[in-house]
Amino acid sequence: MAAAAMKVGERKKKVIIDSDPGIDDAMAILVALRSPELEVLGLTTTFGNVRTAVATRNALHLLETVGRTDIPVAEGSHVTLKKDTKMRIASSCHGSDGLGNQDLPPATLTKPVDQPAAAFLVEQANLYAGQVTVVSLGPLTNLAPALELDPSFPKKIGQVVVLGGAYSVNGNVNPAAESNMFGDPDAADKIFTCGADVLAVGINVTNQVILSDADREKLQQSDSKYTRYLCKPLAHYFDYHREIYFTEGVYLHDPTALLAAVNPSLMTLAEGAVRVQTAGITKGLTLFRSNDKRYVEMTAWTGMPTVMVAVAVDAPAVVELMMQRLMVDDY
Ligand SMILES: O=c1[nH]c(=O)c2ncn([C@@H]3O[C@H](CO)[C@@H](O)[C@H]3O)c2[nH]1
Repeated sequence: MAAAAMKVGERKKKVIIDSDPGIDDAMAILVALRSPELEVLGLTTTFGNVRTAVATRNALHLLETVGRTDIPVAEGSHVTLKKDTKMRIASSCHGSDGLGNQDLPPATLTKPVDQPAAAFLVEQANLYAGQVTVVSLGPLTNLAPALELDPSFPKKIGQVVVLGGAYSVNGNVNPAAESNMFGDPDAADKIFTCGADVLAVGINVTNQVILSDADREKLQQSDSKYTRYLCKPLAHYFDYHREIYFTEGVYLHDPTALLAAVNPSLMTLAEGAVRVQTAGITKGLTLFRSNDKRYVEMTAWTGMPTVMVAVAVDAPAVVELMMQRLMVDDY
């Protein structure tokens, strides 16, 4: 199954990618830049795979490398919603620089815009009310303050596609929690319950979307500017997966979420309220309440707005689409 081709005159979907690049974040951003269905309004940065300052540096460097310095980068929060500075950084997974320990030089042409990420998100949501999709690939720390800056943000934002959560499966930080939810569970719980149109893509589906060694070989042979950029980071990501997951392939978490924004029919979705555990040994646990049972007592889910959660994915179609997009230089 491929994404439906765009028809002449059809409007591109406006997206802002909030991310912590990050190897699979970089892949997702590059796929977005190569997706004719999308107009990337900007990148906002957060912590998670790296600290926020490094995420900003990587976002600027990536855009400069592929010639897209026209896209603004707004730097996000350096602390969690609760102002915690001791956040968990997944450097074993992505390398200390987030891109496989290459220690790339900083971008020379561009710097972040003056606005912080949350203000940028609110501004764009007001400028294009109902039309902006935020693709969130890291902890949700920049989105929660947007709710305080503008209480009508949940109604003005078109959709929030969240890469995060582990629905009815173990997490990847510990058995309870997926990394982005663990990074800022307070922010995540706020976004899941704010009433915005939220589509959550968790590792219960992204762990099924695997880039094999043979796929990587094909990417390398294509030698586009996008695959050249990804070559070294991917080598690190493959090593990490071999060592940690005992697989000869890597999970395409962030590209899968990005492609859910391009073509949601790549996933099967279920609707229900999601709450995120904010403390204790299950901190970061995402719990989805499906609508197929009526609970007699009041629960923490009662009366909460519902979100859509991906429960199945057409994994081969996602891998194929991602590869198609990265292997060609430009349209
Ligand atoms: O803590 C982590 N452990 C992982 O194995 C891992 N693999 C990928 N990631 C990043 O976190 C999100 C998925 O949980 C994605 O945005 C990856 O960048 C990970 N984070």
